[in-house]
Amino acid sequence: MTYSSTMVTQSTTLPESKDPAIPDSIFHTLKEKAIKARNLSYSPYSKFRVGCTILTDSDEFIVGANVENASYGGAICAERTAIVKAVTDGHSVFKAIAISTDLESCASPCGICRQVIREFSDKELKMPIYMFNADGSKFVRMTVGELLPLSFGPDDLKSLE
Ligand SMILES: O=c1ccn([C@H]2C[C@H](O)[C@@H](CO)O2)c(=O)[nH]1
Ligand SMILES: [Zn+2]
Repeated sequence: MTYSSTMVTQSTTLPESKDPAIPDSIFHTLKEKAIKARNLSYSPYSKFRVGCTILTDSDEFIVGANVENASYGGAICAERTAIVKAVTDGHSVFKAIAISTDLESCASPCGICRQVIREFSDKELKMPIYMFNADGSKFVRMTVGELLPLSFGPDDLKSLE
């Protein structure tokens, strides 16, 4: 089998199943809001729509989508759009993040987003990231620590103090 670059191969894809680690209703909302948020994408250049939902530590849902620019390097991913919205609304610890693209397979966050997600994760880096395909029939679940091993974080800056 040939894998496309956007397919995640290191983790189990669980078709049509829920995550026992979080309540069904929360899982469902994370998924549905990430799928719906793709409609908010401004992606005339890549035509690659991404939606994201963040579950904050106070159980609020905040959504985002990718926002591109004629100067291509100015593109902001869905994950960072949602994170910036959440943080500037006063939420800086997250419980879970979900993303969804138009692909049949599950795509994973880019390197920059992994680092930014890591900043607002729990100290143990156990926060789950759910990667849904287009219709939500498949997802991959990985923790921040799994997606970004040996990461650099806020505590590393403290070692010089
Ligand atoms: O995890 C990802 C990967 C890509 N993109 C966006 C950036 C750009 O707008 C488009 C193509 O890379 O998809 C995201 O929003 N999230
Ligand atoms: Zn990104």
